[in-house]
Amino acid sequence: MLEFRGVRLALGDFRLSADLTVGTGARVAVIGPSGSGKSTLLGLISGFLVPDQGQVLWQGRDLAPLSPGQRPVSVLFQDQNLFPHLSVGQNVGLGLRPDLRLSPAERERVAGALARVGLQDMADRRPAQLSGGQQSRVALARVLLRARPLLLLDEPFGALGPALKDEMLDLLAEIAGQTDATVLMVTHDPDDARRFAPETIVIHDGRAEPPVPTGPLLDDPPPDLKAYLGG
Ligand SMILES: Nc1ncnc2c1ncn2[C@@H]1O[C@H](COP(=O)(O)OP(=O)(O)OP(=O)(O)O)[C@@H](O)[C@H]1O
Repeated sequence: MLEFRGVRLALGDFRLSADLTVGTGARVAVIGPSGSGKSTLLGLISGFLVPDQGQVLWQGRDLAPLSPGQRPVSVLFQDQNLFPHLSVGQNVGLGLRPDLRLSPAERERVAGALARVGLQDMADRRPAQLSGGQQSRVALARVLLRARPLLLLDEPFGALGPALKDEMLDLLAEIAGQTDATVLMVTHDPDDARRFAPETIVIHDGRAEPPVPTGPLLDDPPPDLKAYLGG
């Protein structure tokens, strides 16, 4: 279980508070207006932001003493965090060893992850030689290999067209299921939330609300959310 216990953070004039829990293995969308604090909430989990008060706990353990690299967390951003000068295989291999000194067994695992996302023939290409959808697959292969218990996504597929985005969300759901990951995904698109996330955290007025079932929330949104969704 992921728990925000009395978390308070101020960034300039901006304030965010969060008291909520997310069950292990849950898939949760994070939605709210621009500037409401969605990325901030993820930053508190990944450790790039530190709460002024309160604690973020994973499986009952306060994450505060752990640096971002030590946390049980993978993060995926819209730009897919691919290194342009490394090959596809090397980009995926970084998920196992940042120094890329991979053993033969680790190389096998990289090949297996690339095959899993349908890129077995592209290991030697550079990211720039791939389509947007293929680049997303490389990023997913790395996530698959890292197999960290918490997966945070910040509008990961925002640059893709609708059909490709749906395909990626389904692949992501499969991978999350396989690795038993707990997933939080920031999105501006309610259809993404419906497709991928049984539960949703709404952030508004400086507060991250506990997750609620996505379908009923979007079918009958509270006034703030309705205004934001344009309904
Ligand atoms: N270092 C900082 N100093 C002051 N204010 C900050 C800082 N970082 C972020 N903010 C403010 O915190 C608020 C929340 O930002 P955040 O990026 O979490 O919003 P968001 O909901 O992810 O927005 P978007 O949907 O536009 O990506 C914003 O109002 C932003 O301007």
